[in-house]
Amino acid sequence: MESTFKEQRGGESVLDLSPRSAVGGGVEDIYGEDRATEGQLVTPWTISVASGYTLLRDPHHNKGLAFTEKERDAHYLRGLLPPASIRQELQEKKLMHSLRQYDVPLHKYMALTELEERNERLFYKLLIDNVEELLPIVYTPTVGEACQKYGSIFRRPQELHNFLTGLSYIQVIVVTDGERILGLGDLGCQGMGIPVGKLALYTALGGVRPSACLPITIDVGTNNEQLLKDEFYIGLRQKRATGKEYYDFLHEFMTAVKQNYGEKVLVQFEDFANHNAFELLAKYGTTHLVFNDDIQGTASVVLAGLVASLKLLGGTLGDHTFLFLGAGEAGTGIAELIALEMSKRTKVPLEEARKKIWLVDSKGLIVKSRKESLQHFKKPWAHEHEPCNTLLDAVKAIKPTALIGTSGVGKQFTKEVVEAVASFNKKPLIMALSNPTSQSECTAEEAYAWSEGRAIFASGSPFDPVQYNGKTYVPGQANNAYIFPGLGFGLVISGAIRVHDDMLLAASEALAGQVTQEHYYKGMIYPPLSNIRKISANIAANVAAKAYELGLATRLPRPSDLVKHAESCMYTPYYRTYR
Ligand SMILES: NC(=O)C1=CN([C@@H]2O[C@H](COP(=O)(O)OP(=O)(O)OC[C@H]3O[C@@H](n4cnc5c(N)ncnc54)[C@H](OP(=O)(O)O)[C@@H]3O)[C@@H](O)[C@H]2O)C=CC1
Ligand SMILES: CC(=O)C(=O)O
Ligand SMILES: [Mg+2]
Repeated sequence: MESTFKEQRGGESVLDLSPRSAVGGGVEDIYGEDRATEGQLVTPWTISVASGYTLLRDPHHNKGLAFTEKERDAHYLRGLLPPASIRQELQEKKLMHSLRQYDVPLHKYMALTELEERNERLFYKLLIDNVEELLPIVYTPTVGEACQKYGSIFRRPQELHNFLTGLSYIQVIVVTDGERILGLGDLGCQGMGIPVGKLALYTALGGVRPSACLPITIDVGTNNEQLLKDEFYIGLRQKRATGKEYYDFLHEFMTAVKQNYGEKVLVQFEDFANHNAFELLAKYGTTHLVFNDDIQGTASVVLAGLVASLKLLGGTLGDHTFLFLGAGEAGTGIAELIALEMSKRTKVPLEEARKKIWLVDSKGLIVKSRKESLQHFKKPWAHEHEPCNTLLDAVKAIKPTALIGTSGVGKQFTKEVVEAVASFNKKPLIMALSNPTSQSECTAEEAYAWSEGRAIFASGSPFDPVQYNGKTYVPGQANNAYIFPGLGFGLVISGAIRVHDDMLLAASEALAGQVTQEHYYKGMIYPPLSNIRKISANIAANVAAKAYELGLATRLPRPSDLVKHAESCMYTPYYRTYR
């Protein structure tokens, strides 16, 4: 049954009205929609949406038991709902209570997915209000297990809704080809859990409307034999397309993206294997608004943590020596941004700054004399040195002040390795960035115990606070989730047309700036995730400011107070009143 009804604005900007037939006194805004000017109430909109049974099945508009008596009358809901009418807060309380009854994280993931498919605003209300509790479910580590089992738990493609109805309103696409899903390898089409999870964070953490987000998996096959044999596998049963066939297809995709959504849609490349990731970023970085989260987002979040840690360690970035385990997207991406920041701050040439940074790959320390040819992204890191075959040998030879794990392989920071780093540093900085938890280079407990409580520790997947010798240590989560939602939102609100390295530095600076004395006192180098919306607004504002400064912004004129502007543009999950 179809009916016409009016939605009334609450205190929030009207962000997800799509029909152009809307009537009201709004002005054209950054979303290409009619929207009220700040603080002004306008005539409510009239939009056509389904009602009755169909309304209850529409996750964008369904409110479940929160429909008021008036709404039940106006929208043919009588007889379709039990009599009780409750507030969103009570729905949230009930759902959090039932979620907490599940012992298995994957069951929580499935319950949350079901909620998202049933009542989108309630899903985001839960996620925003309980971010520290629910992030490990919708994101790492549980999302990794969800991808591995996607074939068994897959129910329906919720993302199709945005594809079919939101065509011209898409602002952010997260795309993967599933070849390097976290540290879990090639999961083919089942990598879809990652774009879906990242976009949930774009909305909950960064404030991008859910209807403006589009997750995409480019299924070119998989080389994962186990999946190819799995009767529940949902993707194409073929080996990966490579070479010209692969690049032609990707080009077709990137061309179609621009044709359909314009040049201001952000395409975030996620979890591609490094033999494609660097090339795609370089190729489309000059023609599209693209961002590689694993190379660039990770770099920005780690640099923020390093800059913040200087408050605890003293000195400057240039006083440090960095050793990475893993020289792929994350490792070399971070290394390059550290070198860029060092060279900008101290005016030393980039090549000089790079000499403070060393990387170990699966063959040992990367050195000039290595016989085998190096992939292009490793070449800047091949310094003069004797070969070292193991991480422990490299640690002893290089004597790093900071040890950073980006190998995708768990348990590589052994007791001997951590003890060695701790032996020549008063406060060793240890980052175990590989995801999910099973792939973490070491646990928080190990880092603190093996360094006798002296380590400053952060990890890609979350660890609980650790008690050691009567003291509580709070490990940080060095994950690009701190950066990409705010960075992407900054690009959206400024209408940026390209991503520039200076924007990564701007995002990093904004994040580091949110770490306060109170956090340092607890040994933290990242602010708590419970503040993430405020953090994201600050990141978005700094990134947008950089976009305006570089002449890459198209939303003119530039708002004077960008933090306020970012906050006022953020999606909020409160129900609207329908009348
Ligand atoms: N915390 C965060 O925000 C992020 C975390 N990550 C995590 O980082 C990990 C790596 O991702 P990414 O850089 O994209 O992956 P890549 O595949 O691009 O790089 C992996 C690197 O690790 C090296 N490596 C693999 N095994 C070993 C080993 N046993 N000893 C030493 N080096 C080894 C590889 O060596 P070789 O080159 O010789 O093959 C390669 O250089 C993943 O687990 C991912 O989840 C990624 C992005 C963000
Ligand atoms: C966090 C992330 O992007 C990764 O592990 O790939
Ligand atoms: Mg990733």
